[in-house]
Amino acid sequence: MTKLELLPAVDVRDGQAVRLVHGESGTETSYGSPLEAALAWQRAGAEWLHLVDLDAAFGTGDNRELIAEVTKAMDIKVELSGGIRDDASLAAALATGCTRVNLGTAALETPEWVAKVIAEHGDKIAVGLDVRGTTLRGRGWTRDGGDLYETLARLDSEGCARYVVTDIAKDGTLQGPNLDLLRNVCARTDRPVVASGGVSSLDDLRAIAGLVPQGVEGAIVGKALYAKAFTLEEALAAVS
Ligand SMILES: O=C(O)c1ccccc1N[C@@H]1O[C@H](COP(=O)(O)O)[C@@H](O)[C@H]1O
Repeated sequence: MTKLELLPAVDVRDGQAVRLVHGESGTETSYGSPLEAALAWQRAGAEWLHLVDLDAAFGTGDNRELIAEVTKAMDIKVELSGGIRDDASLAAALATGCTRVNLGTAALETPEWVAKVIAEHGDKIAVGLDVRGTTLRGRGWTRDGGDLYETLARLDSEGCARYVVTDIAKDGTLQGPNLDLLRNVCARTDRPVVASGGVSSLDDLRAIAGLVPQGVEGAIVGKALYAKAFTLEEALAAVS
């Protein structure tokens, strides 16, 4: 059986690796140097890094140079997120050598542009479906952006290669993933899904791995690793 990919997360705010609760600005816990965190996940055996520019996502500036430095230092695949909303920010993101980018707000606010870049860049583009219930949220998860399943159908029809599905209510809470949401999304698309939000234990990862046959390809792990609920080595062994 295909194994679940694990994507340890490094979210960057004001030059520091941080974790948020429910993605809310002001709830940051700081974990120091983003480069050191990323190198630690790479040394532990990660095949992917999920790297987020939170300032760009919130519209409070950006960490573009640092994000490029971290991406270039990696020998592993990198998924870049946060503030990629137009030609300039997409070009800067792709120029880092990342494996793919993850678009959030743009998919809600500038759908024509997103359709264009999906057509141009294929599987280098993923779309982040960040939801409260079944309502999408953009602009640092502060604004409603439409219905999850209507947007999913539109993006599918435009050829979107992959979705990163985040339950905002679970994100950063260590309360376990929303397996029903993942099942429901997988039932409505044949594209691979990366699960995000709530992972708290190796059993959570095993539960997500149980959805690989339905279309879940990977899981982003953040707070649980930083809080040392388990090690990345243990997580990789649990899903291999
Ligand atoms: O990852 C987070 O904790 C997070 C919190 C608040 C906003 C965004 C967050 N993360 C990533 O940013 C993209 C969205 O960025 P944008 O809307 O394209 O600028 C989202 O998909 C998450 O991957």
